Amino acid sequence: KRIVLFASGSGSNVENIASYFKNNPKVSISAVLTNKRDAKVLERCDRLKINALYFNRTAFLESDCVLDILKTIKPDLIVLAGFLWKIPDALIFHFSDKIINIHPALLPKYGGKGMYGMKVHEAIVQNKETETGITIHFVNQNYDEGAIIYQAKTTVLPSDTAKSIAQKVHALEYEHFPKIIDSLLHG
Ligand SMILES: N[C@@H]1O[C@H](COP(=O)(O)O)[C@@H](O)[C@H]1O
Repeated sequence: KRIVLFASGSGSNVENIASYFKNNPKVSISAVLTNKRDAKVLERCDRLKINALYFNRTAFLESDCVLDILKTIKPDLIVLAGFLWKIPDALIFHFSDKIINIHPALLPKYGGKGMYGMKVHEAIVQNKETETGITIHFVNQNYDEGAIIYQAKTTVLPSDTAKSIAQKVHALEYEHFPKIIDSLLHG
């Protein structure tokens, strides 16, 4: 089974997923694709010897180059792990039900354009929410609106800050995301 990962930032989920499948000869990470030339995920891929590719907005939106790369790789699953750009319709149509995303909140709340990373956790604090969590969902044409595959929750205490919530949410991601990917790959 082949996985392709997309990431725009630090890539801690990419590294966590790579280490989960490291000793599994049946699952390989064919490539990590990023839209940020200086993304920390590239350093991780270098260290982990994972094939990584950078593409810019023109290549992503005005050419088929990313689609062609994916057509060549023929991934069984495309995993968005902290990827911030909207996926073009051509990719969604060509890889329907094979693209999943992780969102650091309990969708449908705190989702949508511009709702990512610390902004989500700051909103959770602002609204005095008592719980938050993660959502793993299929990707469709609308940000964070694809069918939900899995959710996990964590309690938010009055003493929690956006930073402490981010740590709790990352812990949920590292615990559950690889297992959900594994179950999707193996039906
Ligand atoms: N979509 C969100 O972006 C963050 C990426 O973190 P990292 O994997 O780059 O460390 C994660 O919290 C994920 O839920």
